[in-house]
Amino acid sequence: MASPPRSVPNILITGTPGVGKSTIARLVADRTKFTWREVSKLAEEYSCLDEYDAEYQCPVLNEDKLLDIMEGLLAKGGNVVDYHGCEFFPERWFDAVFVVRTNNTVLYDRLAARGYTGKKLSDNIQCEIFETLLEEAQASYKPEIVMELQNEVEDQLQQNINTIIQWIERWKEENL
Ligand SMILES: Nc1ncnc2c1ncn2[C@@H]1O[C@H](COP(=O)(O)OP(=O)(O)O)[C@@H](O)[C@H]1O
Repeated sequence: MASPPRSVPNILITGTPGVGKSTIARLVADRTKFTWREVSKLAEEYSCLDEYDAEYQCPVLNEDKLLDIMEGLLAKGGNVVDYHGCEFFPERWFDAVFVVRTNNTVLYDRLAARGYTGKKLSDNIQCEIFETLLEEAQASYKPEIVMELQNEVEDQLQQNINTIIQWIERWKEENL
């Protein structure tokens, strides 16, 4: 197998909105000194949002522009990327893909607390029930780098952070 083009890994944390991606990514970044890249924030910061999608009540992402910007940001490794999608990123960018999962009841409460209602709320719950992001990750990356993290309660949050940090340490031992 060809050795990776970086001396520290890039990690993708994906999953349905509300499962805890940002919470996990922020805490992992704090403990590892990796850079937390919130893709939704990058899209805003670098003006990669086009016209508004009325049905989904959100702006449409200019993927090509965003990918061009992220290519440079991710080149040297050491990034924790957080986004509710994963198929449009080049496979070579990531050394591990963590798919965060949350049961429907807990997810419903989190999204309702965020102000989601109607179609937006039910579509996101369905997305989790149908394992859409898990399937997307499994279809887009090698199976051995795609890992699921269950994330409903505080204990699991700490466990998930430890799992990712241990994975990073192992990667460094195996690749340096
Ligand atoms: N393991 C957990 N236990 C309890 N609450 C959590 C846990 N993980 C995340 N949360 C809470 O769930 C909500 C959604 O988390 P967030 O990280 O914003 O999700 P996402 O980035 O996937 O949209 C936040 O209020 C966060 O504090």
